[in-house]
Amino acid sequence: MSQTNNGPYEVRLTDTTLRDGSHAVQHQFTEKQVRDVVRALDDARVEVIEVTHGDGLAGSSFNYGFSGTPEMELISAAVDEAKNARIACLMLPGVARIPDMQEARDRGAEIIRIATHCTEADISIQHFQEARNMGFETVGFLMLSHMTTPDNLAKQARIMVDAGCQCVYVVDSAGHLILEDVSDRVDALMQEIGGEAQVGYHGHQNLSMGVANSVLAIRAGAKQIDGTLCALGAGAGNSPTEVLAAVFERLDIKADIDLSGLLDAAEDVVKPIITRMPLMDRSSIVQGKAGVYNSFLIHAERAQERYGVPAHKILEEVGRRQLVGGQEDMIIDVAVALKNEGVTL
Ligand SMILES: C[C@H](O)CC(=O)C(=O)O
Ligand SMILES: [Mn+2]
Repeated sequence: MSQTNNGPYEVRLTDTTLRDGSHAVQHQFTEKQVRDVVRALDDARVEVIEVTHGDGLAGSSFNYGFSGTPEMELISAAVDEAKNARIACLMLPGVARIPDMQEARDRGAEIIRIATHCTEADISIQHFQEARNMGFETVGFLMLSHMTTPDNLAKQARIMVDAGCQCVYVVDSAGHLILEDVSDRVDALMQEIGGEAQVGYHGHQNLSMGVANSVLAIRAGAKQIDGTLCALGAGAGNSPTEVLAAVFERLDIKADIDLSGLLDAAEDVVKPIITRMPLMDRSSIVQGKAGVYNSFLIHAERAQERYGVPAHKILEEVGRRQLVGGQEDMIIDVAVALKNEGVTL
């Protein structure tokens, strides 16, 4: 049962348009787009801006999709453009290596967010230790947090904090969590690590819950919240930063951001560069319902084109098989199996 703090609430917003949003533009952000978005977010007083390939440092690959511009160049451009905001990078141990973190640090990134599957925090231990030695502020990302219980999630958070992590996020990678699912998880983490580290929440919009879930996370004690402009992000997209800011103002949640600057950033800077608006459509709602990793959407759509099997059917089966991030190649396997069973468009 979740404990509700009485406030006043104060949070730090991290905008990940230039990282999670990278999924939605198939990792094709240009340096100019990165500079324009960073300038707009910085002017709106967003404190932290994440810039990396959608799957984190070194994600540019055959498996995840190649970047249009090398991410290290984008990180340098972001650092150069930001006057007050600090630049964060995401990394998944096994996809990126410690030298990749060092290069991001050398280029001026100040925050590293280290992501593992929700039951595999132990693979991040050396990365947190090294990150602290490099002078990074550290954040842990427990992805697909719905796939384990609040108590187990808290134990995983403990592993990260003991290794040097300063804030652990409940990451709703499938947009599957609803209301108390979030506050119960944040609450369990608060009880386990609350005295030593912060708790954060990263929401997706598959079931249209990103913003409401963020508010419940804050009421349960979360101090760091993620969003993206225009909800640009994997699958149905993320909690929209500009909506979070408006709701925070209504609820007196202090985030020290300029709402009208964010509205301009979303409308005038990000909207024009979106090639595909994230939607709560059949496939992404199926993902939210079945608890499927949002980054799988584009892979399932490609498999639809190649094998003539509907993407939402592929995603349903992926959910049944409980596939997790890193198993993108299994989507092909699922598509072929469904085709052999006669499932077609
Ligand atoms: C690498 C993932 O896309 C991280 C993330 O944003 C999520 O799991 O959600
Ligand atoms: Mn995400």
